[in-house]
Amino acid sequence: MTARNISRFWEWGRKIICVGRNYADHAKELKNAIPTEPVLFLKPPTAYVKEGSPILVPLYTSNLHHEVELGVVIGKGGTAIPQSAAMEHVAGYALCLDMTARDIQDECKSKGLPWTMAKAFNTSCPVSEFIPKERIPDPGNVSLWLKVNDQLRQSGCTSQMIFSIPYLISYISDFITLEEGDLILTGTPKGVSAVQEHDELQAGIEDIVMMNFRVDRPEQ
Ligand SMILES: O=C([O-])CC(=O)C(=O)O
Ligand SMILES: [Mg+2]
Repeated sequence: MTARNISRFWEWGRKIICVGRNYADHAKELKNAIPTEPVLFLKPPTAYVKEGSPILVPLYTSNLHHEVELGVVIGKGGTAIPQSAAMEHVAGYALCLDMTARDIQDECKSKGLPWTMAKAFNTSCPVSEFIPKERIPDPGNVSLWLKVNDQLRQSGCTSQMIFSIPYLISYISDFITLEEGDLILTGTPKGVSAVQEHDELQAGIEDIVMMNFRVDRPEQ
């Protein structure tokens, strides 16, 4: 058997842990309170989609939103990782979209139900190529952007995060053991908006990485 390569982490079947409301400007645009502790939810590894394949709009939503986010790829697992050692557990990064069925999420929120149908469906986690750790020396200060059909919709900087990457790694690992190949989505800045079938999404991290996805409807 050939050794697994972390640069293809999305094939490993590991978990995707997502942080919500980690940017005050996005919490505000959805009229959510600024959190005092990280808001967490999960996506299954079946949510991954890579460039070349489309983002599929679930048939049950009429308001699918993009959320551009910095993803942190875990290289060394651990439980109860102290903040001071957190970055030693990072193998690299990926640019990610946390695709969200906003109408379903709103319904779940109002009923006090979990967000699974809104966040964890097939193709809800488009990811870029793997970015080795050395290429982003300061992950707490990089700019992310997203365009829909060439129009800029999101533009933010990871310096605006409420909870830092070391804090998140430490916080999460206190109760969910992190494993090599896990991905942490660190939350989205403001500017989320709806996408439609045939839209072209383009997103990037400065001049470090860029990715393109088309939106489509699943075959019925
Ligand atoms: O759906 C939301 O607003 C929460 C979330 O994922 C984020 O802030 O990135
Ligand atoms: Mg998100």
